This record gives sequence, C-alpha cells and structure tokens, in this order.
Amino acid sequence: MALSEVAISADGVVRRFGEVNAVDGVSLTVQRGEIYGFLGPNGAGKSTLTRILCTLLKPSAGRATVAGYDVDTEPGQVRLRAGVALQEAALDEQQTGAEMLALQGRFYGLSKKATKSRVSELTELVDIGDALNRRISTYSGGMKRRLDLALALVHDPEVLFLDEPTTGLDPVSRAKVWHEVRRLNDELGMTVFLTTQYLEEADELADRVGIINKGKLVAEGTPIDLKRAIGTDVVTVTLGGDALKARQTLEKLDLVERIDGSGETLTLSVSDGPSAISPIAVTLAQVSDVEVLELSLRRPSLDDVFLSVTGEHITDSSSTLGTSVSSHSQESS
Ligand SMILES: Nc1ncnc2c1ncn2[C@@H]1O[C@H](COP(=O)(O)OP(=O)(O)OP(=O)(O)O)[C@@H](O)[C@H]1O
Repeated sequence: MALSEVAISADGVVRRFGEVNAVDGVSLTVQRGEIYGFLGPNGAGKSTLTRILCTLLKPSAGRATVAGYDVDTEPGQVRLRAGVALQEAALDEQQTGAEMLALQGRFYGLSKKATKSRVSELTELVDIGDALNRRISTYSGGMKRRLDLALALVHDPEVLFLDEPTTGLDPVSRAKVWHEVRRLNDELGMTVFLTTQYLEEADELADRVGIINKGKLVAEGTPIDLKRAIGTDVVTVTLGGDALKARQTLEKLDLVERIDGSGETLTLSVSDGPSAISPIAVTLAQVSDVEVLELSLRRPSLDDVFLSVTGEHITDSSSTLGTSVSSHSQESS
C-alpha cells in the first residue's frame, strides 16, 4: 500500500469531560515529514487531542486518522505506526535504561537480535550512551526525557507524538531535545506532532503551528506567516516617572495603532517600526517627568499572534523559557 502523504488528520474532533469540551471541534492536517507545533496555554486541550490521536482516549465526536488509519476503529494499526512520549513518562526507576528498551522491543514483537541492534541505534540517536546501564533512579530529568524518547522510537514509528517534551527542563537539556527532534525529522523524515506551551519552542522547531485556546484551533500557519499576518511591528517602551502621562501622549500619535500593557512597560503596535521609532523617542523626550529607560523595536512574536486572536497573552513569563520573546522573535523573523 502506498504511504499516505497525510500523516495526521483530525476532522471536527470533540472530547467532552462532563460539562467541559476539552477539545471542541478541532480539524487539522499534518503532512508526512512535517514538524507540527501544537501551541496553547495550560488547559487549552493539547494533551487531550494528543491522547486521542495516540488512541489512549476516545473522541466524543469527529474523526481522526494517523498514518492513514482511523484512531477509533483501527487503534492497533495506529499504535504500530505511532511513537508516543507523554508528559508523565512511565519509567520504572528500578530498571536500567537498557532493560526498559529491551522490554519495549519485546512488547513490539522484535526478536532479541533485532532489539539489540535497535537499542544500539537508539543509543546513538538520542544520546544516552553511557547512562543506559545505570538504574533510571539515577537519571536527571533530561536523561529521563531522552530515555522516554528512545522508548517511543523502538518500533521505528512513522509519526512521533511529543507532549510538552521540554517542560521543566533546564536550557541545556532543552537544547538537546530540540536537537534530537530536528535530527529525527531531518535524517529519518519522521513526522513530529509536538505540543508545547513555549512560544520559542514552536517558533524554533515547527514547520507549522496550530494555536489552540479553550479547545478550539484559533490560528494555524508557518510561524513566519502567522507573525506576518499581524501586519504590525511592535515597539516596547520601558519608562520611569509618570508613565500614565507618557501613555496619554503616545495615544495622540497617529502612527501608533494600539497600546497594550500598563505600568512601566508599554507595547505599541505600529505599521512601520523603523520609521516610527524616532518620532516615538522624540515625543517621549518632550514629556516632562518621564524618563525612557528602554526603547526597542521587534517583529511580532507568536504571543502577539495569540493576543490578536484571543485578546489575551498566551500565559505568564513561563511560556517564554525565561528569555526575552522580543530578542528571539527578531532573530527568527
Ligand atoms: N480526565 C479528565 N477529566 C476531566 N477533565 C479533564 C480531563 N483531562 C483534561 N481535562 C480538562 O480538559 C481541559 C483540557 O486539558 P488538557 O490537559 O488537554 O490541556 P493542555 O492544553 O494539555 O494543558 P496542560 O499544558 O496543562 O497539560 C482542561 O480544562 C482540563 O481540566
């Protein structure tokens, strides 16, 4: 049978928990070989859709396929072709990494010989080499995630599901996971469906991003197209002194389309950032009792995309991995 070009499809998928529509009519398509970033705040419905696609949860309505098979009616076929690393890795702390990988190999019906050669391939692929023969209880958080990733790959899946693969990891471990995901995609052409609440992660890794809020897909596209569609640049001003007075003055400038934020830091939407920045600086310099502590121009971020479609920021600073969204989005735009 020819391999389907569509790796994942969801058509009007709904999942209810009592009164809550955790997933509320999501339709999306992921092509083979894509990295699809499913971005949204806590409780948006990311894990629920992932669990449905991995056959761990039944949809209340709608239809979904993975690798061409229906997740509801052909779950066995889907499981053979899908690798899954969920948020809570189910690792047995008393076993070694090698033992768990061998067990997983047997679970998928690989012979002892095939499992051994697969384990050595995986050791290289996910960079867990010398820790494999240690008990999992000695692993760091990053090591556990990488072992979990290796476990998801034992049966050489066509589609890899990663549910928030870097939540809680330090920057070095996070960079390693990103590197591995890219390598799996580049070298093996593996399709990756990755949920994240981190803007940078979606921006860095995903070919396309779907933004989910309250169970609904509210925007979808390449990170660059999504940000371009905002149509404005962003000027951020940090002020000392009478910030309210500064804001009122800025509101009178025609070139400022919108001002968000309160207190000392204001976010100004402008259609042409480079030509707006100097009138803004000159205007602020003329306001008495106001000091400009910082003035910067940036391209829109995925958070600005989220803001424009939902009226809210995606979440607090935890979504930005502790780095400035602005500097990152400037680099990647
Ligand atoms: N088993 C369940 N029973 C009842 N409600 C649930 C269940 N699982 C999820 N929910 C609810 O469904 C909604 C979506 O949850 P989900 O875990 O899919 O969100 P998420 O985007 O993955 O968030 P997080 O990043 O916090 O994991 C939330 O309101 C959650 O409380």
